[in-house]
Amino acid sequence: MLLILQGCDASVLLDDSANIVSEKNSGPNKNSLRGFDVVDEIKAKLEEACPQTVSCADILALAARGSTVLSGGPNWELPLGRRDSKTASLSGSNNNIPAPNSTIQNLISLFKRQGLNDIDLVALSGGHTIGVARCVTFKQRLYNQNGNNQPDHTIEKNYFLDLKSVCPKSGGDSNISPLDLASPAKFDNTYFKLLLWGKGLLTSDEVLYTGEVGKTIQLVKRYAEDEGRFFEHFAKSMVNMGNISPLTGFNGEVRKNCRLVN
Ligand code: HEM
Ligand SMILES: [Ca+2]
Repeated sequence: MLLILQGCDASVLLDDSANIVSEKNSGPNKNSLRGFDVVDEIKAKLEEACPQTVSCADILALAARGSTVLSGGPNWELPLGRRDSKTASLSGSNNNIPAPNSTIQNLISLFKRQGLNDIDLVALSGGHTIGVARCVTFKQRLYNQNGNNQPDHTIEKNYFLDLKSVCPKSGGDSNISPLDLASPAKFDNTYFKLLLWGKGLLTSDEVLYTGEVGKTIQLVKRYAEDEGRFFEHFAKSMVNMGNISPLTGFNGEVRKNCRLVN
């Protein structure tokens, strides 16, 4: 997953170099982020057709929209013209990305810090309608949720047994499980239906429904029964997230290679 820290400026794409300490090696990102080769391929084609015009930050925003549409989700008008950062922040990447064992209060306050509200939080969490997570990101829930060697009691019983077989108490940290077990490759609202049944994979998923914040509970229910409303809010919230402090005008640059400052 990819949240924005300095702003929507593709800082995460920079590799280690003389002046850059790469965000790719932060706790939340290491062994997790993938697809950098796809960004390289897109960038190479763009540079060939039209040098130094489309930023890496815009490529990421366009790829997020394109992959949403291709997997069955909504389309939206996407403001472009972001520029790329000349810096990265390892400490920002370590401190500002919400952890998978976040409480509902953690999630609300981290999103708020970026100017995103409860609707953005719940709608954007619906991005977990696609893809997988590693055992290490949900193991705590299965064996020791609160430091008392007990599992998270909000996990549905059969789902709990399935997860334990994928994710043993010791080892298997990189075994993967779908975030939306019903349709991991289709952009739809089954993620929210599963939350109602105690079948959310991460603590940060399930607490949207069990976390005792009225607003997020209502939103989960609403999106579970009305896919159109989820699509509408997801589209709006993706624009909101993509507008977090972008670099524009003479700030930043358009990188030639997404891995390197020019
Ligand atoms: C609400 C806070 C969020 C938390 C705590 C969170 C956490 C996570 C974690 C732990 C993983 C698995 C990473 C791994 O095992 O290496 C993941 C995967 C993923 N996340 Fe998030 N995420 C959040 C928000 C988002 C948002 C806003 C989006 C997009 C709109 C998103 C989209 C995804 C996708 C698509 C995957 C699967 C990636 C893959 O299959 O490679 N997440 N997330
Ligand atoms: Ca799905």
